[in-house]
Amino acid sequence: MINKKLPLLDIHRHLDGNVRAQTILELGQQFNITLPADNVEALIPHVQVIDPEPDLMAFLQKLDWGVTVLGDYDACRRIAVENIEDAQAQGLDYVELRFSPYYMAQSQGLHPQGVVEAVVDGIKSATQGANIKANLIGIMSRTYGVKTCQQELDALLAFKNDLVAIDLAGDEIGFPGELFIEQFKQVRDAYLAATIHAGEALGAASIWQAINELGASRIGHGVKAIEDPKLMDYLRDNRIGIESCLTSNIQTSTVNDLAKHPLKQFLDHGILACINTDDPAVEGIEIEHEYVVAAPKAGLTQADMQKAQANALEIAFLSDSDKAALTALAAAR
Ligand SMILES: O=c1[nH]cnc2c1ncn2[C@@H]1O[C@H](CO)[C@@H](O)[C@H]1O
Ligand SMILES: [Zn+2]
Repeated sequence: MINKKLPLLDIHRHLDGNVRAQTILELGQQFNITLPADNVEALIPHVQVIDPEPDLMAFLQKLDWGVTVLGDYDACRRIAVENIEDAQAQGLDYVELRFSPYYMAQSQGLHPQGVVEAVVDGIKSATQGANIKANLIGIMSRTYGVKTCQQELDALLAFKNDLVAIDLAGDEIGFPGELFIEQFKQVRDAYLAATIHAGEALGAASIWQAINELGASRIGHGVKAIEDPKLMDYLRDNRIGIESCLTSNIQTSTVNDLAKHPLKQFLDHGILACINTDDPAVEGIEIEHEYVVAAPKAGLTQADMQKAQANALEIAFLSDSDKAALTALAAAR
């Protein structure tokens, strides 16, 4: 269960993996883009994972319709605003929303920098005066290769003051972290943090690489850390957080049974691991489901969940005073 007296955070949540089916329909109509269905019910199997997919890449295809319908910058702004509305409706106090401007731009020939501008603007206006706080993480979609990622990074760094970190997502096997050392030097030079999808499709070596060569201070998924006791100690001792995403790991077939998910062992080991959604609309879940249904199936006790909830705040890309403010706000309700 969620402890309402603690701030509720989701710090691994893809904005472009969380486009409402209804919005996909409406944008498809608006831009005359032929969709595989003309009503929400029939569209769902095309934009949502129903049964586990055979692997990560099959899972990621389900995100495609959500960005195919982004026909102009207003559409990008709209999905940013709706992401805040949805997070707020879930009772989230703070979210770190991540997005890949090239992925959002490519289908309809938009410019990645215009996409970043639209997303930043949408998030700013939607959070103004709202009882939710949000920060943005820029993604380089590794699946498009190094050259495109450099262009994507350039677009993101043009708005570096509106971002808290840069991530690397997509095809971990086909485009391993070794290829992106130069890009993460630029991330460090821009004083941005790095959180990297690692140890999801590849093994523990990919996590070591993300930390040692890319400067990751947090790891997305990190499932395979469990295979390396030295890495488990290193993550704990250096307070490198793990952003776990339980249902996502089942749907990508990274883990075949929640009872075997390593999150419980991460927590028992003292690693700063937390519970997140990943791509809520594509997975057909929300943060509450992860706490109420998925976490107990993964063997977490109420105390474990509370620890995970506190860990999210601990590793969030926020100042100490922002963290204290969130804590005070939750304690008072
Ligand atoms: O679970 C995941 N693992 C790896 N990459 C992901 C995952 N979910 C989404 N993306 C990737 O993130 C970008 C959009 O934000 C896209 O590159 C998408 O493929
Ligand atoms: Zn992710």
